[in-house]
Amino acid sequence: MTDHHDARTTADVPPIGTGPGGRAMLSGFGNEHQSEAVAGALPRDRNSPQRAPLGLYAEQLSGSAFTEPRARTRRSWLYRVRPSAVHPAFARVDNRELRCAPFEETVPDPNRFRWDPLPAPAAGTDFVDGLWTLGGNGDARQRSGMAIHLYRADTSMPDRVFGNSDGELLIVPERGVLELRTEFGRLTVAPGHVALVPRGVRFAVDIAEGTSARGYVCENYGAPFELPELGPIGANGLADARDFLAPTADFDDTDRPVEVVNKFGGNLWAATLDHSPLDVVAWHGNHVPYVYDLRRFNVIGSISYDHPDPSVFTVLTSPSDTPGLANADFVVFAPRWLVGEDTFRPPYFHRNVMSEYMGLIEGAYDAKAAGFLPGGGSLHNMMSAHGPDRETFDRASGADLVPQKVDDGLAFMFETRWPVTLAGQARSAGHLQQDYDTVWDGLRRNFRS
Ligand SMILES: O=C(O)Cc1cc(O)ccc1O
Ligand SMILES: [Fe+2]
Repeated sequence: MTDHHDARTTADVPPIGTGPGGRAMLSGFGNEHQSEAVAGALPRDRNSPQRAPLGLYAEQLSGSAFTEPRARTRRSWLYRVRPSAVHPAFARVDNRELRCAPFEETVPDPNRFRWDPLPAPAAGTDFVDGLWTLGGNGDARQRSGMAIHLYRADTSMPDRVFGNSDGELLIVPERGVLELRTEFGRLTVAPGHVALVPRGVRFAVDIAEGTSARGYVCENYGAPFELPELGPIGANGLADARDFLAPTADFDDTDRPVEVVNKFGGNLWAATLDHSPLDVVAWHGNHVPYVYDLRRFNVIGSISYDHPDPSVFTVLTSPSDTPGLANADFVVFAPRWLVGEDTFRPPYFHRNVMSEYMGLIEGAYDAKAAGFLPGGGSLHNMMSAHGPDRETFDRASGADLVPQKVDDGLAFMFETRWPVTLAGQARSAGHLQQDYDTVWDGLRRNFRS
């Protein structure tokens, strides 16, 4: 018999307060975090001393209106080498393949769509240049709705930083590790992890030499993502606040020309500084970036019969003014056990008032036998009929209902309250599958009266 007290050793347990790569990180979604890269750089007793420590400039970054309810108030105080106000005029630069709401290049389309992965990037493509918009809804200028982007990149951003005034960015890598250098410090984001960069926070993305990165981005124009209510689930479960890790302060103090690219009202604008804007020596607040390991998600499911709606898989939600009606939800289909008795276990056939974009980080998805590839995606718009493909239906209808571990994939969904309208390039893309409807062919009549 194994002595359970000896079954786990502490040899490989990372120290508390460390994240990927052993770097010091700060734990807890929505917390009031604080960090200083140089001892004494963070004022201890006020935000705006007459002279900030070490000759730094104090600057507030507000992510909510000053007077929103306390639970929704978001702001951080940054202590930096130069204030962000020191910049020349921004000028328009090419939007390339980035598009923004309102989406008017195509009309909303009730068809089901599925795309193969994006083609490889042209050599020299960085994260910003490699953004490719699939579609979205709402209006960035009204701070509502969302956009779905993909990215592919093979080049770092040593002298270029990006900031998005239009919304926060949820970055979902599928291939390649991203090193995010942000105003708040560094985040390592590997496939299977996600990064959340709040509205307005500036960051650069580095990619290991000789590698190529690929993934998905949900741009949320609406209320910032928050953890969902747990209702009768109780005080624990789904994503735990403590598993969200914010960076510790880490600054770039080398004076050199650095281009700041700012997405504003759907367009890219740029200005070149004579220094890096990633020069924050200390900070405190709750408007901060995070990284989260999707495999930390505590999956809730049925232990009797039937298949719960996938809202139980919600990692983060951007609420709207109507309770329970999300501007956008981020949902993960993580490894889990299926034990339902007399139950069709894969996702059921359905039509949904919410619109569903799905992506695949790894492996396969249990509703699709073939054709839904890592790096690819599918869109099932408002009320579009979808569900298991024929092969999955046949297999699951005849399966022996023994307890089954679903652990051969990691899929996710961006779900949103409004139909997703495609960007023109997504409708005409060479990697758009032309035969997606046929996956449901052959679901023949079985009715016998
Ligand atoms: O369409 C999908 O595959 C996502 C999904 C999964 C599920 O288990 C139930 C409903 C649903 O939309
Ligand atoms: Fe669905």
